[in-house]
Amino acid sequence: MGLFLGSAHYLLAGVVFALLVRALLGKKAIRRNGEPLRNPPDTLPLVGNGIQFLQPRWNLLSWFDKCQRQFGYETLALTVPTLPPGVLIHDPKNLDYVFKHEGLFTKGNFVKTRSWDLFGNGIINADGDFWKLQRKAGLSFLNTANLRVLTGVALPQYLSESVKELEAAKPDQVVDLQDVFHEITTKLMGKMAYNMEMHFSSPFSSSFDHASGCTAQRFQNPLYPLTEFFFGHKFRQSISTVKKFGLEIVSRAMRDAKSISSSPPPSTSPDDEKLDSISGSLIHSLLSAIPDSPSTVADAALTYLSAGRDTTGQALTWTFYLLLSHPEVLVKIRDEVRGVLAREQAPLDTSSSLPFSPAVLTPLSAPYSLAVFYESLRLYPPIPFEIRQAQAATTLPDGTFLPKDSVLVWCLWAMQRSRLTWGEDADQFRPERWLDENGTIKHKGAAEFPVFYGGARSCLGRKMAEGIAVQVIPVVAWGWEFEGAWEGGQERRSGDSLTLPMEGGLPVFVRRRGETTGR
Ligand code: HEM
Repeated sequence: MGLFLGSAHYLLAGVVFALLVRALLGKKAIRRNGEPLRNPPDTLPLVGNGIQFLQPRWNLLSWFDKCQRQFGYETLALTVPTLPPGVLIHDPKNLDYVFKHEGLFTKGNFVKTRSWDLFGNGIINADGDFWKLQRKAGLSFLNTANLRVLTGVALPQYLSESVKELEAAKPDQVVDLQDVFHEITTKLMGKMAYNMEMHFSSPFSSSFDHASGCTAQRFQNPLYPLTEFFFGHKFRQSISTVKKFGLEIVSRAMRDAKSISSSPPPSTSPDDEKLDSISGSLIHSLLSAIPDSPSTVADAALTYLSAGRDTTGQALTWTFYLLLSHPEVLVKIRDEVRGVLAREQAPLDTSSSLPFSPAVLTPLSAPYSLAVFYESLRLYPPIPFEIRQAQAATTLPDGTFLPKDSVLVWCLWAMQRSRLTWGEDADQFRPERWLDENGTIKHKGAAEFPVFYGGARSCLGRKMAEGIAVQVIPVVAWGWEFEGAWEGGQERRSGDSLTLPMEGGLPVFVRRRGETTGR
């Protein structure tokens, strides 16, 4: 169900809600140095910025960007009937303060009530002991030894299976690259985290996507309990499919644990043995950390799945979208591959679906490819904006006073396009900005490049995502040529979702490159 801009009932309810909240919190207003904050562009009397929040998310992202372009680092008042009084921050100093005071700025009831049905007690929603237990389980899943199996065994195997679809494509056949990338990340997470063979095209995935879209709309529609009561049948069905799947992961893991202790698995090839030895490591850590609550373990497992699979698959999709219009970057990626293969004395393999063994590609050996990934994450952050709620009154470094319960919003989409932070060419896709004169990666702090969040709750899977990207991007860029296959050539957009999936996927025509095959 869409969001209807002209829906008078939304607006009316929004106005009433805004007035009530203001009446309750008005006494302790948000101020900077005693003065009220300026309003963002297009602010209206009574409804404030509510109209922007009712629009499809793609338009909302553009509006956030407009705010940043007009006001630079200035913190602005945000008045949205669906939100308690709040601010829109742009200044990295303020964001740094948020990251350093994780206990003060939490998701709060506002976010949790909206994402509860989908994520329950999963790590994204959890605080306190539940969060610590899940974070610990995640850290042990993402340890160095497991990451080595990921890049040395699991990823080459799944990458090789997935590129067969590219290999088999006829010249006039359309391939959806987003599906190809999602299939790789789904298989990886399924096997390594849960010891399950999972595919992107399963009913679980479409249910999860639908539930994620509806959950995202809850942040914009103040009447969601009412509209879902009447029109939420599909949403409820999707949630039920997703939850059932979560419990299936848990009961499978419990069965696995029993069968492994009674009879060890038959020995296979050394690579399979390595992969089998770590498979299911996340779900087993979660089960031993939270032995009494299968439903919490299921929530945790689903949250990890979404955090790891969707973000990385989507980031790769936007990367290739950018590469389609930047052939000069493709040339440099291929130059880098040539250099790595020569240094490692790794041969081209014309007999298999993979043009060479991807295990030689690491963030250290392929810094240009990593820079391409970062540059794509800068322009298309998989989690494009964040909301936190102040748990006590506080003052931001720029002097903005926030009463308890104020909402803080920052839009990565806008901040990562700021000319103040990224220079005059901030809108351009230029991977070189990430490299120093020796071709080594220049790191940016989390407050300026918050794509993996920052502080105590920063992304646990950053290394995993980077390890995947520096293999997938060069292998696919080396092996195949692509051409966009969508009508009209307009920009691709993301639909309503908690992350940034490309609406309609990334349809392309594919051709194997001559350099790979010797043809
Ligand atoms: C390009 C890929 C990725 C991006 C851009 C990304 C981004 C983020 C962001 C912004 C957050 C904070 C979300 C919030 O609390 O609102 C986060 C948290 C998290 N991410 Fe990632 N992520 C990526 C890949 C991964 C992967 C591969 C995993 C592996 C399983 C993962 C696991 C997690 C977990 C467990 C958290 C929650 C951390 C906590 O609350 O302590 N992420 N990620």
